[in-house]
Amino acid sequence: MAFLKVVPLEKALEVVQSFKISPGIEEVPIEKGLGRIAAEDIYSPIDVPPFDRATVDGYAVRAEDTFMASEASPVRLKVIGSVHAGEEPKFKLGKGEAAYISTGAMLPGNADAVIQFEDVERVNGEILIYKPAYPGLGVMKKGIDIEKGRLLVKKGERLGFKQTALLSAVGINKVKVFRKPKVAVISTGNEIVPPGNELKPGQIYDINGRALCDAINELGGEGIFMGVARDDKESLKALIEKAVNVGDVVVISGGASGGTKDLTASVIEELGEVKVHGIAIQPGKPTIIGVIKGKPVFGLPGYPTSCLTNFTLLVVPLLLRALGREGKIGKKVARLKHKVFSVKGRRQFLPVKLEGDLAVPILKGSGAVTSFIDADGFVEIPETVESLDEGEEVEVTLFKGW
Ligand SMILES: Nc1nc2c(c(=O)[nH]1)N[C@H]1C(S)=C(S)[C@@H](COP(=O)(O)OP(=O)(O)OC[C@H]3O[C@@H](n4cnc5c(N)ncnc54)[C@H](O)[C@@H]3O)O[C@H]1N2
Ligand code: MOO
Repeated sequence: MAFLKVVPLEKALEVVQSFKISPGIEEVPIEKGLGRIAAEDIYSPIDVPPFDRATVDGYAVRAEDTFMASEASPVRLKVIGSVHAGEEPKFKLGKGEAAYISTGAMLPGNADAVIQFEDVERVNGEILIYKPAYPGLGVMKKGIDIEKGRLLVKKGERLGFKQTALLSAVGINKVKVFRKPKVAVISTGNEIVPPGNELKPGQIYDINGRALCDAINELGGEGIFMGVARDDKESLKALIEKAVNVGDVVVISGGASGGTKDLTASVIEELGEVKVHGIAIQPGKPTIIGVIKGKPVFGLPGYPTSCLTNFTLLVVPLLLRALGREGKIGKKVARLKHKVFSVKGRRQFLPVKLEGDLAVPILKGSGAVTSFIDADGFVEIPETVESLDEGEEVEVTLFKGW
């Protein structure tokens, strides 16, 4: 392994592409389905509504019986029964007949319209109709909402409340979903303290641990926080070994560079193999991609924005693939609010905030977590470009849309 032998991003992505993780499929009850990723196309097994039903409280009629109705000469129909919601009508309408019907009830045979009760006059066992009805009036036709065979959820689609509502509408209460890829997350550094503890001089709170776990959870995986490793080989080695047993993938933040306390690469090499150490991008140059016991291991830089940007570039595509999801990456064309400079020889991912059609560069640096949090996306500046001018048209890759 060569420490910090920088490779182009494409080479790093090739290595990621060569990883195979397939967590498999499981069936879960629908109440456990929210946020999960569908493992198959789901089609409607029934029509919704499953029968022609009344959309108003009133009278079911044969529309043709009412065609001659007028204010001056109302049509008279005999009320032969009633149907309430949940009942199956046991009769059919004959010529000149009507039936009382409730909203949501099934139309009796031969009925093709429902006139709301406000529009008729009931006189003993009959109704008087003053205006013609037309077929379909006051009726929700069988299958008009969802027809049998309609594709409800696509394989790879995330189940939100709209999807679970659709599945409920057609009576589905179990769903096949991809198992969550387990990602074991480690933070490193003597200065890193879990939130909730008091900070001593020189210490900072762990941002990456929570951020990575929840980014993984949001994607549909399972982020498992393993803890903070101290800057000593034994502590890091023990935690990485544990992480490899727990996760399908391991993500470590910090200690990725080549400093005396930056141990991640040498520990990965001891336990397995480092495939990449150093990518020609900014931020995120000191990034490691390795394999231990056949499992992908990522060593991301400690700087939160570098860490999260490289997570987006390298780990997200792997997890999306494991979940059978297509990465729908949104793009937007904008104009740069002001001139920016870039590092020659490194492809820069410049975080920007969108203000209408303007892309406002965020220049706090990759050590600031808010460079990532405040950004709507990034502008990719090629290795050969040293600056972009104010007003220049740029393509912004949006962070949302995973
Ligand atoms: N001589 C060089 N020094 C550095 C270089 C270099 O090329 N030569 N690269 C710089 C760049 S760029 C980056 S990015 C960082 C990344 O280095 P490491 O991955 O080794 O990260 P650390 O040194 O462990 O930490 C960097 C920074 O981030 C803070 N940090 C670490 N973990 C967390 C966490 N979980 N939550 C919040 N903040 C965290 C840490 O305290 C440091 O301030 O190296 C530069 N140096
Ligand atoms: O590579 Mo560092 O990640 O430039 O900020």
